[in-house]
Amino acid sequence: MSEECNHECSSCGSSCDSRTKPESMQVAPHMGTHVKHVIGIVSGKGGVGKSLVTSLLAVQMQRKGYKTAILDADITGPSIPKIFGMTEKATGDEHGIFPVNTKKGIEVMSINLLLEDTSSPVVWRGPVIAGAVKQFWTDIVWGDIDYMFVDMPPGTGDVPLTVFQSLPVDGIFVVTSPQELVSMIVEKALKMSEMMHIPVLGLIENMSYFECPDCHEQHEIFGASHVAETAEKYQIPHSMKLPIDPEFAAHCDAGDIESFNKNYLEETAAYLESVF
Ligand SMILES: Nc1ncnc2c1ncn2[C@@H]1O[C@H](COP(=O)(O)OP(=O)(O)OP(=O)(O)O)[C@@H](O)[C@H]1O
Repeated sequence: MSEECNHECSSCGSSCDSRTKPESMQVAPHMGTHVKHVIGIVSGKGGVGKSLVTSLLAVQMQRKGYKTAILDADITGPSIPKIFGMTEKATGDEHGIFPVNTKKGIEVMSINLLLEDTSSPVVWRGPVIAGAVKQFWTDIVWGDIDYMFVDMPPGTGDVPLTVFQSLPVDGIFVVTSPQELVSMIVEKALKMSEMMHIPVLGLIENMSYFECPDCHEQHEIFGASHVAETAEKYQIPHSMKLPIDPEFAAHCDAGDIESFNKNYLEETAAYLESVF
């Protein structure tokens, strides 16, 4: 940037630092909120296990002693309250709305903690949904949080864009399935984060293999894993493979993911701790 810069960009070079830096559209959180790190969990398409990974990461960091929260930004398909077995509704006072605690004390906000009838679909247009997610940041009294995990809706639509622009996202984890990794969908998600200047912290391949409970041989049910080569191609510093484990589904259905005691994401949690 030249010393004579008058911030009138039309008269200057396109490579100017000031001109190329995106203008911040971040919004301030509620005055009762102090979050140290915001981590997004994204996927190219639905049903690959994004909410499960969000929950496992939050549980793992909570076990390490950090104050952890989940902002469920998946307004039309909110699964976090169910995975944690939460039935209590959120309450508020004149200062704002309070998140609801899971059994082990992870703070959660989700549309399903606000709606009376959780079986009715949320039939809202994109900007209204994105506005609600923004309010989960501006109107919720989160308190002091070390790690906030944002469970994004799948794809690269309105909500991920709003979260990337409005919240101080430190980085994202991309959740994929072995089939999805060979497609261009995941590349779209990776390129979106690049465009938004948000670092991809890790790539998590879910349903990567099934380990036979008898002989312990690992079978790649959905095809060969491509997670390591994709991570290398995009210079993503961390990658991880999660197996198909029927206990996941059982714990999610029973709403007690916090008592699931296989620490598959221990390495990912240690990596996250080392980055921030
Ligand atoms: N590795 C796995 N092994 C067994 N079951 C799994 C595994 N991963 C996810 N599931 C099950 O698949 C279902 C979908 O998972 P989840 O809700 O996390 O997906 P999602 O990507 O968040 O979906 P959506 O995009 O619809 O929100 C859940 O019932 C979950 O228990």
